[in-house]
Amino acid sequence: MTTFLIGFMGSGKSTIASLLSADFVDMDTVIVDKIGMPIADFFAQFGERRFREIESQVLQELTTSGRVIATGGGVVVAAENRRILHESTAEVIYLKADFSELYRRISADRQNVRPIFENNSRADLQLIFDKRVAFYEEIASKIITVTGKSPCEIVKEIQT
Ligand SMILES: Nc1ncnc2c1ncn2[C@@H]1O[C@H](COP(=O)(O)OP(=O)(O)O)[C@@H](O)[C@H]1O
Ligand SMILES: O=C(O)C1=C[C@@H](OP(=O)(O)O)[C@@H](O)[C@H](O)C1
Ligand SMILES: [Mg+2]
Repeated sequence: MTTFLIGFMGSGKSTIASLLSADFVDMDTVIVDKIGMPIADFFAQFGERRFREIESQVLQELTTSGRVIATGGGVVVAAENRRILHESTAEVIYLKADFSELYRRISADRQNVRPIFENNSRADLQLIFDKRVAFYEEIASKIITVTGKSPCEIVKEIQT
């Protein structure tokens, strides 16, 4: 069975996917391999729209992979992606956290430059979050609250 982890930037999709399965796929890593440059550089050179097109192609290819997949936080922006995720037989797990915790985590995570974070004020980011939350909830087959929980606790909760 394919398992998709969805949720806003910083919710732990990449971290939790790597702990759930040695054979996990991080969509961002697949995209970086395809485009041959960091995501932030690609946004600057080609724009978000082109990134979203590639993201959709990668999503399509992975739906029946049978693997654990960490999506990018913006995968729900395209209606077509939401349809694919909603209609697939895959498990879609939403890692739910409150905005202030996510903001703290992504501000501190200097190893991963996220253009959506770098290019928006905190207030704009909050608006993006509010809009996306409705999408995550709409397509999730399971919701795990991750605020205040360790990665280990979250993995255990998913596995029970
Ligand atoms: N449960 C957690 N508690 C505290 N920090 C976490 C937790 N999960 C992930 N993090 C940290 O938050 C940051 C973002 O995690 P990441 O897995 O990259 O999230 P995402 O892929 O959803 O953007 C990283 O610095 C990571 O170590
Ligand atoms: O929220 C977004 O639009 C994005 C989230 C990132 O992934 P994470 O959610 O893993 O940080 C990455 O796909 C890209 O920077 C765009
Ligand atoms: Mg990630």
